[in-house]
Order: sequence, then C-alpha cells, then structure tokens
Amino acid sequence: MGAYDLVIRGGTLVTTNGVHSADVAIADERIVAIAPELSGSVQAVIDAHNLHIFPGVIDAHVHFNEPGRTAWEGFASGSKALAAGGTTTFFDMPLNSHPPTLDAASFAEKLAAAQASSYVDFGLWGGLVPGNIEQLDELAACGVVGFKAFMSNSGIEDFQSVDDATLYQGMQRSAQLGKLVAVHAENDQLTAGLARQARTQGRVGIRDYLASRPVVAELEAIERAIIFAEETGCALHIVHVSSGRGVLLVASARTRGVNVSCETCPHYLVLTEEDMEELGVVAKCAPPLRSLTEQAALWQHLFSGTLPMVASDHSPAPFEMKERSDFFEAWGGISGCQSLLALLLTEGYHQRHLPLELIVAATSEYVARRFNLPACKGQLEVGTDADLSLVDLTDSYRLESHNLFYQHPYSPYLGRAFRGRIVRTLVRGQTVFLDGKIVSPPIGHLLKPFPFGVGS
Ligand SMILES: NC(=O)N[C@H]1NC(=O)NC1=O
Ligand SMILES: [Zn+2]
Ligand SMILES: [Zn+2]
Repeated sequence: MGAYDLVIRGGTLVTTNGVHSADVAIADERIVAIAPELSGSVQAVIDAHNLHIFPGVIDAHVHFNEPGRTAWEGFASGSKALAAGGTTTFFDMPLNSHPPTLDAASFAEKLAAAQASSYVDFGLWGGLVPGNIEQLDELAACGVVGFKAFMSNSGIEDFQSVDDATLYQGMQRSAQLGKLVAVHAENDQLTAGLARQARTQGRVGIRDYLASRPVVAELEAIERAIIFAEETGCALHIVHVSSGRGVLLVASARTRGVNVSCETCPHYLVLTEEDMEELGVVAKCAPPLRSLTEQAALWQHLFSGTLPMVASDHSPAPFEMKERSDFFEAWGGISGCQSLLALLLTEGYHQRHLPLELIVAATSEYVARRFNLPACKGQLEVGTDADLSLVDLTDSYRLESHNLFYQHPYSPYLGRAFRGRIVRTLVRGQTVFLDGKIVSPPIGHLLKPFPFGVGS
C-alpha cells in the first residue's frame, strides 16, 4: 500500500502495447503504480471512468517566436494551446525568434523566456546557418535537441538557408558532437526559380504557388540530405515530409543503415490542395498541401509504421501578414499545434480506424526515443513522469476561435467537426489544463536530450 499524491481511477490507458483499464497513482511528479483498484493513502482522486489516458504528446516542431517576435505567438500562449491539445512537451525551432538560436548567448535568452512562461516541458533546437559552424559546439553544450537547417528560403531574413558546403560541414561537426541535424527539405534553386518565373508573368495565385513547389523539389532535397548524412555519419531528421515518396526515400535509406527519420504534420494528413484553394492563406505552408493521392500515401505509411512521427510545425503570425493579394508574399505557416492529437483521433482513429497504439507511438514514444530524451518522457509506465492527457473519445464538437489559445486565434481547422475531446492535461502530475481552462502557473522545464554515440 502506497502513499500517493494523486490517483486517477478507472481510466483506459493507451500505450504502444495496447489499451487496458487501470488506476494510475502519482507521487512526486511520477507514475508510481499502475494497477486495478489501487489502495493506499491518497491525497486526491480523479475519476477517469469513460476517459482514455494518453501519454502526453511530444510535439517536436513548433515556432513560438520568443524572444523578439512574441507578438506572433510567445511561450505563454503557445504552450497554453499545447496543454489544451494534450501536449506536455515541445521542441521550439531556432527561428522565427529574434535573435534566432544560433549560439550560446541566444540559447540563454530563449531559455530564460521559456522558463518564465512555458506551461509544459520543452527542448530547444539550435540553428545551422552559413557562418555559425564554429558555434555548434557551444550550442551542443547548452543541450539543444539538434541543429535545424533550411535547404530553401526560410521566409525570415535573420535565418539564412544553408548552401551545400555549410550543410556538409555542419553535418560533419554534428556527427562529432553526437547531435542530429534536422532539415527543411526543398530544393531552393527549383522553388525559387519557378516562383520567380511565375511572379514575373504576374501569376501570383494559389495554384501558381502550388506549382512553384512541386513534390520533386522535396524529393531531391531529401535525397541530397540523406547522401550527406550517410557520408558524414550524421543523424538526420527530415521535418514536415509532405509526400508518400518522400517518406519512402527516408525508409529505404534507413533500411540500408542510414540514421535518418522523418515526421509529417497533421495538415498534410487532413488537408489537400483543393482545401488550400478554398481556405486560402490560413492553409498556406511550405512544402505546400498536396493531392489526395499523396495524402492517401501518407496515411498508408502511418498505418504501416513506415512514417513514424507526427509533429505540428505550428508557425503562426499576425493575420495581417497573411493578407496579401500576391499569394507568394503572404506568410507561410499553419497554426495547428492545439489540434494535433484531436485531428489524429478524429481523422485517424474514428474515420480510418488508425489504432490508438500507433497514434501514441507517433506522437509520444517514438519522438522521445528518436531524440534521446531522458527515459522519464514518452512512456506511460511506472517510473516515468506523470505527463498525461485525459480524453473523452466519444465527444463531438466544432472548433471555434474562442477555443483557441493562440495569440492570433485563426487556424485552417476552425469550424471543423472533431470527435475526441481533451478534457484534462497533467504535466509531471500537476493539472495544467482542465475543462477548457488553464489552471496552473507556468511550470515548464528544459529537457536536454542525450547525445548520440557510444552507449546511446
Ligand atoms: N519560417 C517558418 O516558420 N517557415 C515554416 N512555415 C511553413 O509553412 N514551412 C516552414 O518551414
Ligand atoms: Zn520548414
Ligand atoms: Zn517549421
């Protein structure tokens, strides 16, 4: 018989090994017992009959833009949105904050901002840009998740895309440091060249933008990054893969022993080019939304396990930055981090019968293991952090702007029908989100992933 801070009674636990009912006991921020009908001295009880208990989502890809562009989002609003969506850990990208996270000093600035206002735990990506290879060592010492590089224009002046020499040499250094490189993979010459031609001819609509970023631009960049990674021995992660063929390039490299992984985003799974024409700028992103055929391939790869990770790529901006008559000039980035789990439950589990076990793997367990997080994250097991989201899988609703915690409460998912409501989110045993409200102070901690290499 234990002494527990909290017992969650009668919930249905969702793990990668299956779904089963049990009580969950929490003490000192951790799960200390999982069993039916737990008894002992208990300070508080949560009744979770009729609820599913998921391990907290780990979102490996958000842009919260603080410091410097906090008006676009910020750690407070962004992490509230995450908690409301069942996410308990996020990794923030080195852009679009100002300064971008390119050395130890800018890392320290970002860390101070995140510690002051994040409601959930977090890791921080460093950046790889032309001119900062000398700073990768100090960033690694700070505990970055890895180094993010853009193979095409980032849309942000202070975060330049890598030329091939920078990518190659950055990977050489990263391999020595045991750090992973993540790339936004689109061929810049191809996308910039096609965009220039279209704009010169005054073709600046949605279809023209789509045509300027064809799937082949993604495929070529993925393949080049893989070849560099294979040659340098650097661990590689391809962010926001938008095409089934892109996923296959990664899978086939992995089969031949390359240390490479990829993620896709909810928007590539639930929206298409046709939706982009209908929704307009709120659905503008890069790589762009694709055809229904490409989308079906992504689902297939998610079902088979070939596509192992889903992350939001939440990239918000004030709506004014979206209001342009030239579609090329509108801000590219989708606001969606609050809806990550809910979209997978609605469109994956309910509509396509995607097993809950796979949803948990793609949003939590695989993410934690791929990025070498401490073992206390990404599992719903005795001994791990009590990062949990309690979900009513049967509840149906429509998403409205007043539900969103974003600084700018717009999203391509507004008005959309959802099934599966996140009712409560706990971060290390503390309830942060409950019934539509944030109910704790900002308690987020920095997580430092372990380096790759001997023993990892
Ligand atoms: N700068 C930035 O966040 N860009 C992101 N937005 C997007 O749609 N794709 C990206 O890489
Ligand atoms: Zn990107
Ligand atoms: Zn991004």
